Order: sequence, then C-alpha cells, then structure tokens
Amino acid sequence: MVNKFELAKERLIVALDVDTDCRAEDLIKQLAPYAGMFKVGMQLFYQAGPDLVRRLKQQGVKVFLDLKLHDIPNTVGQAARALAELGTDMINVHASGGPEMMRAAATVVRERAAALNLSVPLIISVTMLTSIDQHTFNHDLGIPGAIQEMVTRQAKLTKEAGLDGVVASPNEITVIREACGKEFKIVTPGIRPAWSVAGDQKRIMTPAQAVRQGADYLVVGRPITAATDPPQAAHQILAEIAEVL
Ligand SMILES: O=C(O)c1cc(=O)[nH]c(=O)n1[C@@H]1O[C@H](COP(=O)(O)O)[C@@H](O)[C@H]1O
Repeated sequence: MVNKFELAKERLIVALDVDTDCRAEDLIKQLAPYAGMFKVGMQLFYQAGPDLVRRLKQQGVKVFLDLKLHDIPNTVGQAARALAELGTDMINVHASGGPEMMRAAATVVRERAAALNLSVPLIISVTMLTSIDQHTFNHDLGIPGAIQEMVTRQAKLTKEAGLDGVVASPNEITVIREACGKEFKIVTPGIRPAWSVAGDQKRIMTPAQAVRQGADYLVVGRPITAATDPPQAAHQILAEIAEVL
C-alpha cells in the first residue's frame, strides 16, 4: 500500500530558483526523497539552458519547465515545439495570451512529443500570479472585479483550449474545481508554511490548507531552498501534507 508520505511526496514540486546547475543538482540530490518533481524556471534556465533539463531527464528526474510562454500564437507554438523536444513532464503558458495561443502551444507540444515518442507533458496555464493582490489587481492593473472571477474565467478558457490545468493560488481552488471539474489539474504556488516568510507572495496558504482545498500539486521554493536545512524543511512540509490526506 502506498503510504501517505509517498502520496504527499507526489504532490510536492520544489522550485529550483537558483543560479547554477551545480546548486540545482546539489538540491535535487538532497531533496529527491521528498519531492515528486522539480521546477526549472527562468532564473535557472536562462543560466543553465536546455542541457541541464536534458541531463535531469536522462537521470529520471521529473521536471516542470516553468517558462511561462506569452506571445502571439505562432511564436508560442514554435517555442513550445522546442520545449517539447526536451521531454519534460509539465510546461506552462500564460492564460492571458488567450485561447488561440494556448491551443497553439498544446497542439504543437502534443504533436511533437508523439512524433519523437516522448511522453506528453501536462500543459497548464498560469492564471493570475500569486504575487498580485486584490488592490494591485484593481488599482494598479486597473482591472475591475474580484481576482477569483478572473481566475475562474481564465481556467474555463484554459479547459476549452484543451490544456490540462492551471497554476493558481490556493485561494482559487474551490471556484476552479466548480468550474472545471475533478480531472482538471490545479498547481498551486503561494505556499507558505506557518513558520516561513511570505515575502513577495500575496495570495498564500499553508501546505495543509492548500491540500484541504484540493490542490493537485504544491510548488514550494524558498521555504525549502533558502532554509538552513532544506531536507528538514521539505520533510516538515510533507508531514504537514500527509496529516490532511
Ligand atoms: O508558474 C509558477 O510556477 C508560478 C506562478 C505564480 O503565480 N506564482 C509563483 O510563485 N510561481 C512560481 O512558483 C515559485 C514559488 O516560489 P517561492 O515563492 O519561493 O515558494 C516560483 O518559482 C515562482 O516562479
């Protein structure tokens, strides 16, 4: 029987927001017993490039390649084609690029992965960044209404465009589930254990709260990677998740 710790591990994605492939690979070595997937985002990818991703895949590491593609449909489609060749497990685009852009990415990635006999990654959209709060949304960006309404709308568009799910804050899980159903993947950053610092994250929840709301995956970066003892921090988060599973 799979134990709760293993189930919790499958949900945890550690964000490798570091500057070098050496540091990233060192963290993976330390954290492999605790995380189901590792996220390579802009900070690391712009330094280490696709070679690091290829190497991690050869080592059997599950990789979420978080480059948040956002451009006209043709440009995103062509960029997504290159990313599909890396054989990652999850990639993302911005929902605000619109349905045609999202559809272009999904179509190209699936076709390319199939042509190369690679497993097809989950293709998800980023809704409203977890660093945006209601005040910034209304007063700085000048968008009326509640963030939850915008995220629900983006999630529905994402589903209609044929993607697998969304990145959203844990605050929006309930409304996304209602709108898009059980199979639709919800990936939540903005995870802050009670003992950690929120920093630039605004729409946050603890790991236990996010799992109770129904998150499929939790993305956690600095509470683990900037801790004095990253494996201990990861273990503590898994224990918290396992308790509510
Ligand atoms: O797409 C993402 O992963 C993402 C979307 C979002 O709305 N908010 C967000 O924080 N992220 C990413 O999730 C990670 C969160 O890291 P920490 O804030 O350090 O836990 C970072 O790598 C962000 O790039």
